[in-house]
Amino acid sequence: MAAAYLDSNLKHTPHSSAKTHLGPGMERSSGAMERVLKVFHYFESNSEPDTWASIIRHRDATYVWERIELGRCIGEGQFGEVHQGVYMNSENPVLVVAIKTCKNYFKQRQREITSRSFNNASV
Ligand SMILES: Nc1ncnc2c1ncn2[C@@H]1O[C@H](COP(=O)(O)OP(=O)(O)OP(=O)(O)O)[C@@H](O)[C@H]1O
Repeated sequence: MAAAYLDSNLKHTPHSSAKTHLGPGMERSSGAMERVLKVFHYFESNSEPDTWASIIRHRDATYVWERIELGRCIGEGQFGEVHQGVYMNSENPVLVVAIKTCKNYFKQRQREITSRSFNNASV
């Protein structure tokens, strides 16, 4: 996929007052949201070469972040899973989107937890 949108280095903290509209198969847990990397328009097929890389753009990434609900896994790419989901905004309350997530999220978390336990044990 072409350009990155949600930078994994940015701190995307779900807003505590964000409304939750969970539908079937949707989740809004901090763990799920942390591994979102990019948000795309959802397409049934990639009939055009760049179709799947059509990115949801907004001037403030956090604004987008707070309005995403992660749904079922619809595919897997080189770097991570792709989930279907919804993006809610004032113009189009329920826009179906494709959400690219980081494959190594759980491995990274496991490494962090393991090294934290190790450091604590050696104090
Ligand atoms: N915008 C989208 N709409 C619908 N399905 C998508 C979309 N983007 C990806 N998918 C699904 O996810 C799968 C993996 O897509 P992805 O683009 O991540 O794979 P990739 O070509 O290996 O890309 P990359 O090398 O960036 O990981 C696709 O085969 C498709 O089934």
